[in-house]
Amino acid sequence: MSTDPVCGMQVDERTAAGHAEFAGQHYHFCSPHCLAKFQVDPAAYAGQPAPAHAHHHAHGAAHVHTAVPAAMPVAPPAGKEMAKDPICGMVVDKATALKTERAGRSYYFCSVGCQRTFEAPEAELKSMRTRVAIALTGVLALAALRAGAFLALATGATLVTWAPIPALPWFTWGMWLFLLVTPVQFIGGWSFYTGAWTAVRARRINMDFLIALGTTVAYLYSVAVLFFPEVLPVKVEERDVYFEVSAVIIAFVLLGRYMEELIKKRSSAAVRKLLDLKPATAHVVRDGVEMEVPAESVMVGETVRVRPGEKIATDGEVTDGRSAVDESMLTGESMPVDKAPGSAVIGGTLNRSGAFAFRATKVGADTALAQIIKLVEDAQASSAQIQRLADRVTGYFVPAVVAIAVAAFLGWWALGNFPQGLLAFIAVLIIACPCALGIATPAALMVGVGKGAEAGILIRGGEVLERAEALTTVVFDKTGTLTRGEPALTDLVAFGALPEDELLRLAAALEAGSEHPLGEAIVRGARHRGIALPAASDFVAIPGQGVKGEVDGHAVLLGNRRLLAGAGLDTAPAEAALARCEAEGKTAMLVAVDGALAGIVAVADTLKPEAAAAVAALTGEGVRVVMLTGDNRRTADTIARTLGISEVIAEVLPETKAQTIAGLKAQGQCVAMVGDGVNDAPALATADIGIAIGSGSDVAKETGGIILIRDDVGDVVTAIRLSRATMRKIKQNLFWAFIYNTVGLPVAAFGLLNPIIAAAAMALSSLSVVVNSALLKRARLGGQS
Ligand SMILES: Nc1ncnc2c1ncn2[C@@H]1O[C@H](COP(=O)(O)OP(=O)(O)OP(=O)(O)O)[C@@H](O)[C@H]1O
Ligand SMILES: [Cu+]
Repeated sequence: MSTDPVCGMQVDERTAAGHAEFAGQHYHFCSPHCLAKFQVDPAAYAGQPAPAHAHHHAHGAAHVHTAVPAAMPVAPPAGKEMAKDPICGMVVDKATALKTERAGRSYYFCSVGCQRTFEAPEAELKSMRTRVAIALTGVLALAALRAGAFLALATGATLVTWAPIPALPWFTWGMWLFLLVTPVQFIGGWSFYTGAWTAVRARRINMDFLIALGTTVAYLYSVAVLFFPEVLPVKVEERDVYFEVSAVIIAFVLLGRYMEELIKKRSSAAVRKLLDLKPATAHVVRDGVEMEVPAESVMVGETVRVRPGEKIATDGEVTDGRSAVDESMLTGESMPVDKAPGSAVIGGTLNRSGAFAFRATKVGADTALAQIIKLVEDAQASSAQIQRLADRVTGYFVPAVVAIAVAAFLGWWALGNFPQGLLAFIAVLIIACPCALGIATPAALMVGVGKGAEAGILIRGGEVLERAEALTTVVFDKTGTLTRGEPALTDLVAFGALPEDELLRLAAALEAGSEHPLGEAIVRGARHRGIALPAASDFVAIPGQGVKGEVDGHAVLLGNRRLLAGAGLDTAPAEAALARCEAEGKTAMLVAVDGALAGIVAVADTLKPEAAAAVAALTGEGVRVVMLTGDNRRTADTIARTLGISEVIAEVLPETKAQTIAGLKAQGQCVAMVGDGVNDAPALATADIGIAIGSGSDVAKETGGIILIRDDVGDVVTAIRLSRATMRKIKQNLFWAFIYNTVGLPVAAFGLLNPIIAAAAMALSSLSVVVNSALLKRARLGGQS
């Protein structure tokens, strides 16, 4: 055996994951991670600075021969890379932490316990159950014994008056207790000792330490009373044993943890459910032959066949066949979605009735499912500012508690009451244990974020929640967010000599090169009327204004007033027609041909059916709703009125949308911006909360703090309500976690709190935190269609 120089673990030279040579010394590593860290800076880990004879080796660098495959990515150099333990939420150093690979992602753990819980939650739960059972049996037997003992004592006392029986030394009351409690202390309490040891080694004091210290003191004192009472500074008549104190405390805490675990297991279901969505196998067509392969081995570009009732292996695009796919597991959308050639399919969703083939476009960690899992996990592991504050308080709190405990003990002893001091010492340690504080935020986040994920609402973590709580204004982008973003041609008005059809032909030919929804609408409109489109040249798109170019030798200009005014054209003759269209909520665009105003083309977009209800719900929550658009004021006002929005910011250029948001923020508003992320990404990023809507399978690209997978405005309301509800839970949890400690601590210090009650209070505080969080699952948020 030799020692891994990075993490200090014992490794077998033959089975080590990597080897390196540095300064003539051989080193062996527990993991590729440790090896990689070593390679970056061998001298730092080799114990002493590189010895003088290191120059034998080229430039003193490490010679490395490694068992790691060459393709294995090497951990980035320098700086500690930290990760969060997904089970307990502790921050661990990636290089030294225990690690498990699952679904192409690495997970890091603080302890074997957490790792086991992650890998096999049921097994860990079972071992916990056994430990609780042992501890509880002890406690129950103890209670029975006490009752029995009193009874026996009473009987004995009566008997003694007639015929005294000499008491057997091995069957004193204390001895019985000793025999019963010892297994509780060391078997039931084993996890506290190991936990305390880990914490002490890391120079921290945690709850395991407090419990281990408290119960051990009670136990050892009792042992001393029982076996060598003469060493104790206690009067003979005060020599009581406190075995049951330690046994009951351990039993309570274990019971509390067991129930916590039970509830947590059910709550962390969101991520497990997502992981379970990954199908095992896929039918891939390779070299013209269909074969069944593990789903992970599908490569980008390969064709995959999907049968009815089968899960879709990875993200892709349908090439052949038709079907309806159930995407509810990812989007929360209960209706199956129709798929035809060209449609995108998402890995992990369920094919219903038809059969089809698709071409894989994304695999492994790039897939929507993998991204969603990552987002949900990161969010659940993130901690809000408020929890960081609580953590900092705990950092001072725990050492202070130990000091108070010692002071209480010394105080009572000085007053001549040693046993009372002992009980106060134990009670203070136990009541002050901050276990509930540590889980206050993670427990609520786990439930809140998980609940969101099930409805297709991805929240990027604690900070987003905090801001959602302070939210005052929600800004909606108009096109594609409040409207469907698929406008249709409605009006054609010709002013000059050109007939309407010719006007449309020129306009559409020009727009054929545009990707703007308005342009697409005009092209669709022309195709619909069977107009053949000539090719355009010199096409230029002017963002927020329109397009220009040359068609059939004519210079064509198409766009809003600003565009034509910029070209020195008078738009006054068109004003009446424009105003009429705009009053109807249509977007009217001016067409100029060869430098003369030729006519107008108007399109109208349909409103999303749920938009008005969503606006009403937000207004009802006391949130200011603003519509932001590049469209002209009159059109925007008409649409806003239909939706019940009173505030409109219109005629904004795409590049100034972000500035507009910044302006609102400068007014002291906490702003959420809702957009489809197409031309409003900078605005989404500028807002306090960016809400990207309708992301479907493109979760990866999104910059939003909240990502809505479905294209449903109602989800905006749900997301905000969920964020606020989660934040409320976090605050309530912190209250529940703190109240027992704050109230109990002084009482305990003055020796007025029985350590057993302290233990019960602590178990209760953790439990109330977990149960309170779990209740969030049932919260009704409405706004969901
Ligand atoms: N390709 C185009 N063809 C014709 N007009 C255009 C084109 N692009 C922009 N315009 C004109 O510029 C205006 C502003 O366009 P912009 O893309 O900024 O916003 P929008 O798509 O109308 O709305 P929103 O800001 O809600 O997304 C449009 O209303 C239109 O009058
Ligand atoms: Cu605790």
